[in-house]
Amino acid sequence: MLTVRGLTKRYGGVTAVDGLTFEVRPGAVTGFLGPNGAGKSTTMRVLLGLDRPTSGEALVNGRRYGDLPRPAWEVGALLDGGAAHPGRSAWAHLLALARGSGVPRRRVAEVLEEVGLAGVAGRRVGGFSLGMRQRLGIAGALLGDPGVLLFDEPVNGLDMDGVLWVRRLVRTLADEGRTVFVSSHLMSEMQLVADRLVVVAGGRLVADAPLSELVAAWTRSRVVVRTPDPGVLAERLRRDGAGVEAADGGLVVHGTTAEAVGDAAHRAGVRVHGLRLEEASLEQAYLELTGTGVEYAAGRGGRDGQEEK
Ligand SMILES: Nc1ncnc2c1ncn2[C@@H]1O[C@H](COP(=O)(O)OP(=O)(O)OP(=O)(O)O)[C@@H](O)[C@H]1O
Repeated sequence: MLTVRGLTKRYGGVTAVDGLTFEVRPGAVTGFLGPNGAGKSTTMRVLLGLDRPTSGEALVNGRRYGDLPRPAWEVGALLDGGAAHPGRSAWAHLLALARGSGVPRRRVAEVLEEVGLAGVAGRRVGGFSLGMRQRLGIAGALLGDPGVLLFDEPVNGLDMDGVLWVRRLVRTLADEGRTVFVSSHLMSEMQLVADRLVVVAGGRLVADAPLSELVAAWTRSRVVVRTPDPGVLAERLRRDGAGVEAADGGLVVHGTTAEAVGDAAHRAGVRVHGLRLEEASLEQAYLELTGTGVEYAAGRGGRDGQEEK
């Protein structure tokens, strides 16, 4: 469980995180989505005790990281896949990590197996591909078999195999009942891995909801119908409560389905020459929302309003 409450972090004149409040619960993959510079890494660093909040708090299982009695057993993180010493073997790197955090030595072989690096355990990390380094970083996060996992942009720069592997891994970890918090700047990626999304822009909260709710709220679809009798059909559709605009050779209908438009045409005795559903992408809605994230938040009462959520 992660708890972020009224978190603000300033670096000199830069406000990286601005009054952020949200919770991340176990048993699900929670996506932490926002454009570059939105404050995702900063929030994760504060959660992991690597940075101090300017105000507010960020807790792991109800405590500040520094107050956790055995942090490696409670929380693991992938922040920078390339952080291992290039001259060390994967095995030596993980053994050093295990020693530093009091994790039993046998876990090294187990996590190497788990991330698929057992066969290259003796090779120097300097010769590893980005995907292998990312796996090694994840192995480090899993060493203490923690119930909470934070992954910062884990699929960045990976090839398709690596991406698929990370997607499966985060799902498995969540299915095991762990708290899994994964950041990304890509809505398309989050759509495939997350159950819930915490969306940030400019250091502020834009949305915090199940993915399905955001899809329903943000995906705007419209039906385009071609008909030689647009006037009659438009009247029928308006009576049914749909929004209708005239378009070249037909109508654009909002707030309904293609089936409903077809049925309405049938009831009105209108000939239909073409009928198609056009869906605005979720990605587009996300870009618009985060592009104006600050104004959106301010419009709902700003920081105070968010903290009450
Ligand atoms: N140590 C630092 N010193 C000064 N400014 C910083 C520092 N760390 C982050 N920032 C600034 O804080 C803001 C948020 O950065 P952060 O890295 O948290 O965003 P992010 O959402 O993780 O984006 P990215 O995916 O690009 O890392 C940015 O404007 C960044 O330049």
